[in-house]
Amino acid sequence: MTSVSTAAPGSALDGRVVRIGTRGSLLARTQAETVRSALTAAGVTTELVVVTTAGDKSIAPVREIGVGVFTTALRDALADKTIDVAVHSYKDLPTAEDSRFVIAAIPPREDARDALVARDGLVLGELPAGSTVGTSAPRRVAQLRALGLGLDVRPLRGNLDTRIGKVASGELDAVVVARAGLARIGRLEVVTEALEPVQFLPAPAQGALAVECRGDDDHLAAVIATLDDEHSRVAVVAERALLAELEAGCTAPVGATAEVVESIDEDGRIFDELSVRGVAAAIDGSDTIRASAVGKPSDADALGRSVARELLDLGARELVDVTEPSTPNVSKGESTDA
Ligand SMILES: NCc1[nH]cc(CCC(=O)O)c1CC(=O)O
Repeated sequence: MTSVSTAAPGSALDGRVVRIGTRGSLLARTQAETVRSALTAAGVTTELVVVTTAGDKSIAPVREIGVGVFTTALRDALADKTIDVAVHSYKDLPTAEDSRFVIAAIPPREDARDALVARDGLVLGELPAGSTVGTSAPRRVAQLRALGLGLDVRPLRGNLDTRIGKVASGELDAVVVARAGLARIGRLEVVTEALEPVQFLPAPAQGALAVECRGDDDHLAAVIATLDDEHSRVAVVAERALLAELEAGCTAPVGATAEVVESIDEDGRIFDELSVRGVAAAIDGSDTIRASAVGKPSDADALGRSVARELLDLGARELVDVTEPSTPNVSKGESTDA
């Protein structure tokens, strides 16, 4: 009988207990659990460690708390070795890279679209003028106003359950949240419309997770890398490059979505193409600038940047740089606790 090695990838970690850090919200813990089960399946022993971030402690607008409100405390815990892995919602990570860490995996992404959760099963086009729609993310505020439906956009923070609860309670007519978040916590039934990118673009990297570890933790990084999904990574790279080229953060009224799609050449051969779309919108809804491109998945970063440069050529700079601290309705930041 020949012996076949069945060693799981995680056996390289030799009995080490890997501590997975997560925020305490239901969504964050659910996301961390999916990473945990994947690592368990790879033969790794893990435990979850809940880390409280600035964004969890304060209900102040994200603009006031600052960049990295949901991620800095996790990164600090990673750096001081309280945890070994941090699971982030990718869109919450600042665009500046942190050389202490590596994003060892981007697991298969959820549907990136935003979702409308409205009273009485209504879709956007059915909401009468004057309807109240809760969201604080400038990107969502701007795109909602740009629809010209006369919606009354109201500031909104709190975890997903709290936010969708304001529709159930009748406090708001609707809210806009990430569909991925609802999918992960098993609440997709409340979605009344998935907002199509043709009229409403999601945040760059929305629906994707970043599984991060210390840059020198090679064995662990190699095991985590088995969770990586190539198409998800390529799309996220393009979207984040677009955002970086605009010198905008997760706080700017900028949306982007990228997707690997199958194409067919003249000889009938199927190949992968990367499609990238971006938008910059004025906070007051008076202007939206869109651009798009298709190219090779291997050029994801350059493609994202070229779409950003086209947006800039079309005048996106002044829309992206807008700060409007005098308007209580508007906060800089996705401003949405998960
Ligand atoms: N802190 C905001 C945040 N970060 C990640 C998600 C949802 C999940 C995702 O986009 O991956 C949300 C909530 C929302 O945008 O409604």
